[in-house]
Amino acid sequence: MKVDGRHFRSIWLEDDGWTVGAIDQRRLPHEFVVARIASAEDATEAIRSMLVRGAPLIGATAAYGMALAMRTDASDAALDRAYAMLLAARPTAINLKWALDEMARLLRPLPASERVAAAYRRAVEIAEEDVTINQGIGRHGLALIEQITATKRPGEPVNVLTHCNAGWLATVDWGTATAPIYLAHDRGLKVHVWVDETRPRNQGASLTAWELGHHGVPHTVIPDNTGGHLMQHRMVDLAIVGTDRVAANGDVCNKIGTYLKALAAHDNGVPFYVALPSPTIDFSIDDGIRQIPIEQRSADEVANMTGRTADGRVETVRVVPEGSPVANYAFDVTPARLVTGLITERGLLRPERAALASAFPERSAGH
Ligand SMILES: CSC[C@@H](O)[C@@H](O)C(=O)COP(=O)(O)O
Repeated sequence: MKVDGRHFRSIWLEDDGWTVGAIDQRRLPHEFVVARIASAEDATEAIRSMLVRGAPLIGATAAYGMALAMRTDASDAALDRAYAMLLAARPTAINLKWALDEMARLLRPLPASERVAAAYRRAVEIAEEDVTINQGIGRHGLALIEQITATKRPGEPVNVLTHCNAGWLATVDWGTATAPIYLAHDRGLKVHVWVDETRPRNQGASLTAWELGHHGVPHTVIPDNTGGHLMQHRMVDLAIVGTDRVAANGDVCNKIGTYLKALAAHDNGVPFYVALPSPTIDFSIDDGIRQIPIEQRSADEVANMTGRTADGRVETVRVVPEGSPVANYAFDVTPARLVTGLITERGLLRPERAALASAFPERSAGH
């Protein structure tokens, strides 16, 4: 999508044909910095440190990481090492494992001499597929926004609430939850987004607001606790969130706090949709609450906040008393019963195994 009028993706293969460029998301919204990823170790660290983040982008980065690993050493042992190292970078988003399995399945049967070219080809393809998938999500989600637009007075916007960043920065382009929003906006429909700030790391305030602003989409940042109040006062027409992993039964794992939004939406009759690309479905599990590993991140993310001072410096300050213990669960699971529908590249689905399996038979086979 656009940054200062110029089209960007979150990750790309550089013109040298082997290094990888990525927007350093740790520096946004204060600085726009492009990072260079030149080894599998760099790719692992980029995922671990959240230079790149968001389930689909983590998958694309891991695919490039495997290509970079093959460039250094295309042996079976190197392939296994790179797979294990990248897989350990973050635990919750299943797209990481999906992308690594795609790469390993392709590369293992090939002779070492063919692995580098094949790995780069597939990594580029995985990134391109993500863009196409998100455009599909956009088209199916657009229908929901159009239906609500038809009930509005002329000029009145459709109010969408979102949580965390499931925008183009979390994917290769377009985003998952934001794809319908960008499409609606580009087609001239009136849309306004309530952007949850998403403590502790503020992906909503720092990233979603940044990207919506650069693309010209009207939005308002709200503290995380505001959604329930807005829903009670009919100020939210629908919620659309992203996800890091969807269990085969339709349970949705997403950024911490998503579950509370779904409860509030349920209590107020607000439709609650989850936008997801098919690589985010984990057909190997049937109970999201029991089976999805929830990442616990550093206490520093909760205890500290980073921002720009009045004189332009970016500084981190502590907001919790020294010595107070802190917990930082990064994700939660929203049970399928609270989800109105799943917006996928193959259409709107009910959050249940039968619907997911019949839409994606090639993924569900064997599970
Ligand atoms: C499109 S990925 C799903 C997002 O909503 C989300 O949970 C996410 O971006 C993950 O957050 P992260 O910043 O990687 O911890």
